Parts: sequence; C-alpha cells; structure tokens
Amino acid sequence: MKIAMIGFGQAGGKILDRFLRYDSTRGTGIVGHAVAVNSAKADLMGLDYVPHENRVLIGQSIVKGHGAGTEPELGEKCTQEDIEEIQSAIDKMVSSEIDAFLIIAGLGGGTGSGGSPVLAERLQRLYVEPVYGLGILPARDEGGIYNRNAARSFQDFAETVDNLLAFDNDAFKSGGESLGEGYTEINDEIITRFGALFSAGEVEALGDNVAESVVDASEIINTLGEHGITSVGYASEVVENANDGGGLLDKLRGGNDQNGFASAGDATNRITALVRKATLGKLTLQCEVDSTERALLLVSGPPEALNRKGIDKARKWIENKTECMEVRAGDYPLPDEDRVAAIVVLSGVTEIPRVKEMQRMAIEAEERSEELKSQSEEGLEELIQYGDDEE
Ligand SMILES: Nc1nc2c(ncn2[C@@H]2O[C@H](COP(=O)(O)OP(=O)(O)OP(=O)(O)O)[C@@H](O)[C@H]2O)c(=O)[nH]1
Repeated sequence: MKIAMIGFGQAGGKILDRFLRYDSTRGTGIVGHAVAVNSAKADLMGLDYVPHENRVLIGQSIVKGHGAGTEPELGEKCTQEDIEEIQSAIDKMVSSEIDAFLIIAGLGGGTGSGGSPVLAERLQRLYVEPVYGLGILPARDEGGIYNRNAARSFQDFAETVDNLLAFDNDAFKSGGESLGEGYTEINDEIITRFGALFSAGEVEALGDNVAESVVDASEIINTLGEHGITSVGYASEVVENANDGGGLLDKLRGGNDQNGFASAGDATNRITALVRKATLGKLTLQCEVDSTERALLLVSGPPEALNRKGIDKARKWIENKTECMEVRAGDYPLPDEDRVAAIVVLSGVTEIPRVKEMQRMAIEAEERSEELKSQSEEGLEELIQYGDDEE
C-alpha cells in the first residue's frame, strides 16, 4: 500500500522518519510521499530521513519557530495560517500512485494535536483517496494537560479522518528508561505493527513469492472503512529451521506424505496460537474486542511456515471472538524472515475504556485549573486589599 505520510509535530515527525528508515532498510516502499510539519524549527532540523524540501515550518509569525508549547489552540492557528504551504508541499509529489493519506501525530501536545484535524479536513475536501490518522495517546503519568489535549484532539481527529488508528504510549512504556530511549523503543513497536500492515498491501514487493491469499491495498481500505477507531494486535515467534529450502515448504502446506501433514499441523497450530495472542494480548489501544465492526488478519513470515488451513481457522476464531462477520484474512510470505507474525486489525471499535478515562482526566484537569485560577484571583484581590488598608 502506497501512502502519502504527513508527520505532524515532534512525535509525528519522528515516527515518519522511522517509517522512511523501515522502507530504506527493507525495500518496502510504503511511503509514497513524506512531509513533516511543525511549528518548532529545532524539531524539523532533528529529522534524519525526511527530505529537507519536504519539511514545513508553520506559524512563524505566531510562535517564531519555538513550537506551540502544549497549546492545541496555537497548533490549530499555526496550521490555519500556513495551510497553503502545507498543501503545496503535499501536492508537489502526490500522484495517482497514492492509495491513501496518513497523518501521524502525538495527541498530547500542541502542534500535532491542534493541527492534525485541520489538515485532515482539508485533505478530505481536496482528494478522493482516504485520509487516515495515526494518533498517539500520551502516557497516563504525563499528567492532566497532555491527557486533556489528547481527549479533545482524539475526538476532533476521529471526526475528520476516515479512520483513526490509535496507539497508546501508556500501554507500551517500560519503566526506568529515559524519555528519549523510551520513545525509541515505543516507536519501534509502532513501526513493527503499522509498517508490517501497510507493506502487506504492497503486493508488488512480493515478486515471485506469491501469497496463497493476498491482502492488497483495497482489503486494508475496506477494513478501515470510512469512519471509526482502529486498534491493532500483534504477536510473533521465531521459526526453527526456517529458510531450509523448498522441500519443507510442500510438507507444511499440506503435502501428501504423512510427515507433511504432521508439519502442516504444526504450522496451523502456530498460526492459531499467535492470532489468539495478538488479539487477546496488548493491543495498540486497549478495547473490548467484541465491539469490533470489521477485522483483518494478516500472517507474515517464511513461506514454509504459512498455510491456508491455519489462516482459515484463525479467521473463524476472530469471527467468533469479535462477533462480526466482516473478517478478512491473508498471508504475506517473507522468504528472508525467520519470524512468523500475526497482525490483527480491529476496526470500528467502540468500547474503549482508555478514552473514557482520558475524558475524565480532561474534566478533572479543567476543574483543577478553574479552581487554581479562582484561588489566584482571590489571592490577588486580598493582596491588593491589604495594600490599600496599609496605605
Ligand atoms: N510514541 C511517541 N510518542 C511521542 C514521541 N514524542 C512525543 N510523544 C508523545 O506525543 C505527545 C505530544 O508531543 P509532541 O509531539 O512533542 O508535541 P507537538 O505536536 O510537537 O506540540 P508542541 O511541542 O506543543 O508544539 C507527548 O505528550 C507524548 O505523549 C515519540 O517520539 N514517540
């Protein structure tokens, strides 16, 4: 699947950079076009892979290149002010080759959080291709302001894109590390999931390794639909004796000899176990699996470890678990890989406790800030009063 990606704000830019690195090391070519947008000059300069001519500094007359300081209203203003400039950077390269747009942003800050919905709305008006968001939720311990920003932006972003692919930093943070190191690891997790998903739709990259049932871009687009929130599950396992030649391939795919059937059974069991783990384990956004509207299963790995029976069985299991009938499934052979990976896309999910919690945190942060404001106004009044009395 070829995607025009826009990295909005610092987190968005860094993740876009990582998608470009993924493409250059794997030769996948999922990023059809890359534009980084930010109101902070230093963040744009810190990128490694996004071409310099595709980095757009917005809102210079408002924030003078220093960023939106965690104020989404400022991010929104900066975006509105320079929307034409963003648009022309996107237009420069967007061609009929593009299957979709993806706007990537951390929702807890100011620039990406406030600006992404403005850009999404614009792209929806101007292009026929679907516009998706990849929205990163802040960790709980980032505090009230970040969670308040994210709660608002999550709603606006979800309303302006065709589908909001959500990733919760909180679910993936590991204790102890510095913030920078932590983000590097979290960004790896993001790319592992979404990089693998989008490259599966890039069917041409398969060359001679024709998959038994291919997932192409239109299957991904149909799964994501035209409205909703998506959460993604992932699990993988190293396969012993992978890449040991074609003989094993026939056996695992259900050849006629008895050994062949035994090995095919192993492959089937591995696939079904991985799919359960992916669905019931850590999702990019924790949600009730049975609130899914549409799902997609993708199994990638060395060709000899993929088989149709395993994928069919796993697809039926997802149908039962999600209670939805629209479950697509396919495989993606990767001859140089020694890992089998299952990606489960849960689209149109509605029961998301984390979002409700974020909204609650937002209300609490709002009330607390009102309280502090009135306390400081009262304090100031008392001070002035005291000054007058002294005189
Ligand atoms: N996964 C991930 N999340 C990040 C990263 N950097 C920041 N974040 C998250 O994104 C949120 C927003 O931060 P930024 O992207 O720095 O904010 P911004 O959009 O540049 O906005 P301003 O800094 O206010 O101008 C933070 O609260 C974090 O939750 C990153 O590299 N990876």
